[in-house]
Amino acid sequence: MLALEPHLRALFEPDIGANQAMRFGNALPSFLDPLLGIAKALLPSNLQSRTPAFDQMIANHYSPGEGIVEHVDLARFEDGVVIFSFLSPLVMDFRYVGQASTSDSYSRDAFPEIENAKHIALLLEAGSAVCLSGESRFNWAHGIKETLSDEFQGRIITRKERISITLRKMKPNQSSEMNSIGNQDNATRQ
Ligand SMILES: O=C(O)CCC(=O)C(=O)O
Ligand SMILES: [Fe+2]
Repeated sequence: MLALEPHLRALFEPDIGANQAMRFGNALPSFLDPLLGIAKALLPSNLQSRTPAFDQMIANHYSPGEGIVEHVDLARFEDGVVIFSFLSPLVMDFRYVGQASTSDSYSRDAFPEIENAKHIALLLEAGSAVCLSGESRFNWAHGIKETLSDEFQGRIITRKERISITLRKMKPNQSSEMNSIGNQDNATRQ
């Protein structure tokens, strides 16, 4: 982590709201190489042989109190999404949405039944990686509440700064997003 941290920090300018960075294809920075190896090993066996294993990175910076709206990752991404967490822990919420996610939707409004759905809270520790595949990729939404502290199994966990790196693979013929923004982009998370 010590070796990674400066590379991770260089992706963002949180003071001016630049809390998200994307890299595509052959622009994946070389500091990701160790993470790519770990991520590949986490893929289920039916996805192990794909090459490259991942061709898109999205990095997110969270200051205390920030989150990400519950969503299912866009259909343009293949199965097998790996999320690495750094700096500090927080809770990620998973909510069952069944088949509701087949559209290319990214918002809570797309899942009107979401409030009553099965819910699982997962503590994402700093230095951990989680692989979403199959049901967890397609039939469960994931998100992070906007709160200054999480309650997890009876413990209160105060939010600190967190950085995540998510690795995904684009479906074939889905390079239009990449073409429209080039092979890298820095932005404010929606
Ligand atoms: O930051 C995270 O842990 C999750 C990010 C995420 O779900 C996404 O960018 O689609
Ligand atoms: Fe996501």
